[in-house]
Amino acid sequence: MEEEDTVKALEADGLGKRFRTRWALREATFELPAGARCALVGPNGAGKTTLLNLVTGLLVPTTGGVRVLGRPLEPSRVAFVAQDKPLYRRWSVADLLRYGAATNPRWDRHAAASFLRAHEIPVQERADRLSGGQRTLVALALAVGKRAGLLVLDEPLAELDPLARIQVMDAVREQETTVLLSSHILADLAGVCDHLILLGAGRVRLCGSFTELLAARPTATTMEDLVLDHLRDPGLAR
Ligand SMILES: Nc1ncnc2c1ncn2[C@@H]1O[C@H](COP(=O)(O)OP(=O)(O)OP(=O)(O)O)[C@@H](O)[C@H]1O
Repeated sequence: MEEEDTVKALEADGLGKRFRTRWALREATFELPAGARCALVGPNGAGKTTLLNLVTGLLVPTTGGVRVLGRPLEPSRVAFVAQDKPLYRRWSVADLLRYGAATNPRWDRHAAASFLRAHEIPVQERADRLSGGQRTLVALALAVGKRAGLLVLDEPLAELDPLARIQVMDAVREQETTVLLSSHILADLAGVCDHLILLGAGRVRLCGSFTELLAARPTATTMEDLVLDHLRDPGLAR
Protein backbone atom coordinates (compact mmCIF):
# COMPACT_ATOMS: atom_id res chain seq x y z
CA MET A 1 0.00 0.00 0.00
CA GLU A 2 2.82 2.34 0.97
CA GLU A 3 4.51 1.63 -2.33
CA GLU A 4 1.30 2.35 -4.28
CA ASP A 5 0.99 5.73 -2.58
CA THR A 6 4.48 6.77 -3.63
CA VAL A 7 4.17 5.82 -7.31
CA LYS A 8 3.92 9.02 -9.32
CA ALA A 9 1.43 9.18 -12.16
CA LEU A 10 3.77 11.39 -14.16
CA GLU A 11 7.42 12.37 -13.78
CA ALA A 12 9.30 14.67 -16.14
CA ASP A 13 13.03 14.97 -15.73
CA GLY A 14 14.93 17.69 -17.59
CA LEU A 15 12.35 17.51 -20.38
CA GLY A 16 13.10 19.82 -23.30
CA LYS A 17 12.16 20.29 -26.95
CA ARG A 18 13.99 22.39 -29.50
CA PHE A 19 12.58 23.16 -32.95
CA ARG A 20 15.56 24.12 -35.13
CA THR A 21 17.29 26.76 -33.02
CA ARG A 22 14.33 27.62 -30.80
CA TRP A 23 13.55 25.94 -27.50
CA ALA A 24 9.78 25.46 -27.08
CA LEU A 25 10.31 23.84 -23.67
CA ARG A 26 13.42 23.69 -21.52
CA GLU A 27 14.51 21.73 -18.45
CA ALA A 28 11.01 20.84 -17.31
CA THR A 29 11.26 18.80 -14.15
CA PHE A 30 8.10 18.04 -12.20
CA GLU A 31 5.96 15.20 -10.89
CA LEU A 32 2.28 14.54 -10.38
CA PRO A 33 0.95 12.18 -7.73
CA ALA A 34 -1.56 9.51 -8.76
CA GLY A 35 -5.09 10.92 -8.75
CA ALA A 36 -4.02 14.56 -9.21
CA ARG A 37 -6.06 16.81 -11.47
CA CYS A 38 -3.52 19.24 -12.78
CA ALA A 39 -4.13 22.49 -14.66
CA LEU A 40 -1.43 23.38 -17.18
CA VAL A 41 -1.53 27.12 -17.80
CA GLY A 42 0.63 29.83 -19.31
CA PRO A 43 0.55 32.57 -21.92
CA ASN A 44 0.30 31.88 -25.67
CA GLY A 45 3.47 30.24 -26.89
CA ALA A 46 4.59 29.26 -23.36
CA GLY A 47 5.05 25.63 -24.41
CA LYS A 48 1.87 23.95 -23.15
CA THR A 49 1.03 21.98 -26.31
CA THR A 50 4.68 21.02 -26.69
CA LEU A 51 4.73 19.67 -23.13
CA LEU A 52 1.50 17.71 -23.67
CA ASN A 53 2.81 16.28 -26.95
CA LEU A 54 5.97 15.12 -25.16
CA VAL A 55 3.98 13.57 -22.31
CA THR A 56 1.79 11.64 -24.76
CA GLY A 57 4.70 10.49 -26.92
CA LEU A 58 3.62 12.47 -30.00
CA LEU A 59 6.91 14.37 -29.90
CA VAL A 60 10.36 13.01 -29.16
CA PRO A 61 12.19 15.08 -26.53
CA THR A 62 15.46 16.82 -27.35
CA THR A 63 16.53 16.40 -23.71
CA GLY A 64 15.27 14.49 -20.70
CA GLY A 65 12.34 12.12 -20.51
CA VAL A 66 9.00 11.17 -19.05
CA ARG A 67 7.84 8.30 -16.84
CA VAL A 68 4.21 7.31 -16.42
CA LEU A 69 3.20 5.30 -13.35
CA GLY A 70 6.85 4.65 -12.58
CA ARG A 71 7.69 3.25 -16.04
CA PRO A 72 9.12 4.68 -19.25
CA LEU A 73 6.42 6.28 -21.38
CA GLU A 74 4.17 3.84 -23.24
CA PRO A 75 1.58 5.60 -25.41
CA SER A 76 -1.05 2.95 -24.55
CA ARG A 77 -0.94 4.12 -20.90
CA VAL A 78 -1.81 7.70 -21.79
CA ALA A 79 -5.15 8.87 -23.19
CA PHE A 80 -5.01 12.11 -25.12
CA VAL A 81 -7.82 14.46 -26.06
CA ALA A 82 -6.13 16.75 -28.59
CA GLN A 83 -7.36 20.20 -29.56
CA ASP A 84 -8.70 18.89 -32.85
CA LYS A 85 -11.25 16.37 -31.61
CA PRO A 86 -12.47 13.83 -32.30
CA LEU A 87 -10.23 12.54 -35.01
CA TYR A 88 -12.63 11.30 -37.69
CA ARG A 89 -15.54 13.68 -37.89
CA ARG A 90 -17.36 11.87 -40.71
CA TRP A 91 -17.62 8.74 -38.59
CA SER A 92 -20.56 8.06 -36.32
CA VAL A 93 -20.00 7.87 -32.57
CA ALA A 94 -20.60 4.09 -32.82
CA ASP A 95 -17.84 3.84 -35.49
CA LEU A 96 -15.48 5.77 -33.23
CA LEU A 97 -16.24 3.34 -30.39
CA ARG A 98 -15.50 0.36 -32.66
CA TYR A 99 -12.23 2.01 -33.64
CA GLY A 100 -11.40 2.52 -29.95
CA ALA A 101 -12.08 -1.17 -29.29
CA ALA A 102 -9.93 -2.29 -32.22
CA THR A 103 -6.93 -0.11 -31.36
CA ASN A 104 -6.70 -0.27 -27.56
CA PRO A 105 -5.50 -3.38 -25.76
CA ARG A 106 -7.35 -2.58 -22.50
CA TRP A 107 -10.53 -1.18 -24.08
CA ASP A 108 -13.44 -0.95 -21.62
CA ARG A 109 -16.57 -0.74 -23.75
CA HIS A 110 -18.90 -0.53 -20.74
CA ALA A 111 -17.06 2.49 -19.36
CA ALA A 112 -17.14 4.28 -22.73
CA ALA A 113 -20.80 3.42 -23.38
CA SER A 114 -22.00 4.41 -19.93
CA PHE A 115 -20.08 7.69 -20.15
CA LEU A 116 -21.89 8.48 -23.44
CA ARG A 117 -25.26 7.45 -21.98
CA ALA A 118 -24.75 9.60 -18.90
CA HIS A 119 -24.10 12.58 -21.15
CA GLU A 120 -26.97 11.72 -23.52
CA ILE A 121 -24.78 11.51 -26.63
CA PRO A 122 -26.61 9.82 -29.56
CA VAL A 123 -24.28 7.03 -30.67
CA GLN A 124 -25.67 6.71 -34.21
CA GLU A 125 -24.98 10.38 -34.97
CA ARG A 126 -22.02 11.45 -37.09
CA ALA A 127 -19.39 13.35 -35.10
CA ASP A 128 -19.57 16.36 -37.42
CA ARG A 129 -23.30 16.73 -36.65
CA LEU A 130 -22.74 17.03 -32.91
CA SER A 131 -22.16 20.28 -31.04
CA GLY A 132 -18.62 21.27 -30.03
CA GLY A 133 -19.37 20.30 -26.41
CA GLN A 134 -20.78 16.91 -27.46
CA ARG A 135 -17.72 16.26 -29.65
CA THR A 136 -15.47 16.97 -26.67
CA LEU A 137 -17.52 14.53 -24.59
CA VAL A 138 -17.16 11.86 -27.33
CA ALA A 139 -13.39 12.39 -27.30
CA LEU A 140 -13.49 12.04 -23.52
CA ALA A 141 -15.55 8.84 -23.79
CA LEU A 142 -12.88 7.36 -26.06
CA ALA A 143 -10.23 8.37 -23.53
CA VAL A 144 -12.26 6.83 -20.68
CA GLY A 145 -12.63 3.57 -22.65
CA LYS A 146 -8.87 3.39 -23.10
CA ARG A 147 -8.48 2.88 -19.32
CA ALA A 148 -5.13 4.64 -19.33
CA GLY A 149 -3.30 5.67 -16.17
CA LEU A 150 -3.07 9.27 -17.30
CA LEU A 151 -5.63 11.41 -19.11
CA VAL A 152 -4.22 14.40 -21.01
CA LEU A 153 -6.43 17.11 -22.48
CA ASP A 154 -5.22 20.00 -24.64
CA GLU A 155 -7.56 22.98 -24.28
CA PRO A 156 -10.75 20.93 -23.95
CA LEU A 157 -12.75 24.10 -23.21
CA ALA A 158 -11.68 26.12 -26.25
CA GLU A 159 -14.65 27.38 -28.29
CA LEU A 160 -17.24 25.91 -25.91
CA ASP A 161 -20.12 27.96 -24.52
CA PRO A 162 -20.41 28.29 -20.71
CA LEU A 163 -22.92 25.43 -20.33
CA ALA A 164 -20.85 23.04 -22.42
CA ARG A 165 -17.77 24.04 -20.43
CA ILE A 166 -19.54 23.12 -17.20
CA GLN A 167 -20.57 19.76 -18.68
CA VAL A 168 -17.04 18.96 -19.83
CA MET A 169 -15.47 20.03 -16.53
CA ASP A 170 -18.04 17.98 -14.58
CA ALA A 171 -17.06 14.99 -16.71
CA VAL A 172 -13.37 15.62 -15.95
CA ARG A 173 -14.15 15.94 -12.22
CA GLU A 174 -15.80 12.48 -12.28
CA GLN A 175 -12.59 10.82 -13.51
CA GLU A 176 -10.67 8.77 -10.98
CA THR A 177 -7.53 8.67 -13.06
CA THR A 178 -4.79 11.33 -13.03
CA VAL A 179 -5.64 14.25 -15.33
CA LEU A 180 -3.40 16.87 -16.90
CA LEU A 181 -5.25 19.56 -18.84
CA SER A 182 -4.31 22.83 -20.45
CA SER A 183 -6.63 25.79 -20.64
CA HIS A 184 -6.72 29.57 -20.65
CA ILE A 185 -10.03 29.61 -18.75
CA LEU A 186 -8.76 29.86 -15.20
CA ALA A 187 -12.13 30.22 -13.51
CA ASP A 188 -13.30 26.86 -14.91
CA LEU A 189 -10.13 25.06 -13.86
CA ALA A 190 -10.22 26.25 -10.28
CA GLY A 191 -13.27 24.18 -9.33
CA VAL A 192 -11.91 20.96 -10.82
CA CYS A 193 -8.13 20.94 -10.49
CA ASP A 194 -6.06 20.51 -7.35
CA HIS A 195 -2.58 20.88 -8.89
CA LEU A 196 -1.01 23.49 -11.11
CA ILE A 197 1.85 23.71 -13.58
CA LEU A 198 2.49 27.24 -14.79
CA LEU A 199 4.70 27.62 -17.86
CA GLY A 200 6.30 30.86 -18.98
CA ALA A 201 8.62 31.29 -21.95
CA GLY A 202 9.17 27.55 -22.21
CA ARG A 203 10.04 26.95 -18.56
CA VAL A 204 8.17 25.62 -15.56
CA ARG A 205 7.56 28.64 -13.30
CA LEU A 206 5.34 27.02 -10.70
CA CYS A 207 4.42 23.45 -9.95
CA GLY A 208 2.64 21.82 -7.03
CA SER A 209 -0.66 21.33 -5.28
CA PHE A 210 -2.85 24.42 -4.89
CA THR A 211 -2.57 24.02 -1.14
CA GLU A 212 1.24 24.11 -1.20
CA LEU A 213 1.41 26.92 -3.75
CA LEU A 214 -1.12 29.10 -1.93
CA ALA A 215 0.62 28.52 1.40
CA ALA A 216 3.87 29.71 -0.17
CA ARG A 217 2.27 32.92 -1.45
CA PRO A 218 0.13 34.44 1.31
CA THR A 219 -0.99 37.41 -0.88
CA ALA A 220 -2.92 35.02 -3.16
CA THR A 221 -6.16 33.48 -1.94
CA THR A 222 -7.25 31.65 -5.09
CA MET A 223 -5.59 29.76 -7.90
CA GLU A 224 -6.54 32.61 -10.25
CA ASP A 225 -4.76 35.16 -8.03
CA LEU A 226 -1.71 32.98 -8.01
CA VAL A 227 -1.58 32.55 -11.78
CA LEU A 228 -2.40 36.20 -12.56
CA ASP A 229 0.23 37.34 -10.10
CA HIS A 230 2.85 35.33 -11.97
CA LEU A 231 1.51 36.16 -15.44
CA ARG A 232 1.90 39.89 -14.73
CA ASP A 233 5.61 39.23 -14.34
CA PRO A 234 7.14 40.68 -17.57
CA GLY A 235 9.83 37.97 -17.45
CA LEU A 236 7.20 35.43 -18.57
CA ALA A 237 6.66 37.06 -21.97
CA ARG A 238 8.59 35.35 -24.75
N1 LIG B 1 6.38 22.21 -34.81
C1 LIG B 1 6.94 23.37 -34.42
N2 LIG B 1 7.94 23.91 -35.14
C2 LIG B 1 8.53 25.06 -34.76
N3 LIG B 1 8.19 25.75 -33.65
C3 LIG B 1 7.18 25.26 -32.91
C4 LIG B 1 6.51 24.05 -33.25
N4 LIG B 1 5.57 23.80 -32.29
C5 LIG B 1 5.65 24.82 -31.42
N5 LIG B 1 6.61 25.69 -31.78
C6 LIG B 1 7.00 26.90 -31.06
O1 LIG B 1 7.22 26.55 -29.71
C7 LIG B 1 6.71 27.54 -28.84
C8 LIG B 1 5.70 26.91 -27.89
O2 LIG B 1 4.54 26.52 -28.65
P1 LIG B 1 3.30 25.76 -27.98
O3 LIG B 1 2.32 25.52 -29.08
O4 LIG B 1 3.81 24.61 -27.23
O5 LIG B 1 2.75 26.88 -26.98
P2 LIG B 1 1.35 26.94 -26.20
O6 LIG B 1 1.66 27.36 -24.81
O7 LIG B 1 0.59 25.69 -26.40
O8 LIG B 1 0.63 28.15 -26.97
P3 LIG B 1 -0.95 28.47 -27.13
O9 LIG B 1 -1.47 28.85 -25.78
O10 LIG B 1 -0.93 29.66 -28.07
O11 LIG B 1 -1.62 27.27 -27.74
C9 LIG B 1 6.13 28.63 -29.72
O12 LIG B 1 7.12 29.64 -29.88
C10 LIG B 1 5.87 27.92 -31.02
O13 LIG B 1 5.95 28.80 -32.11
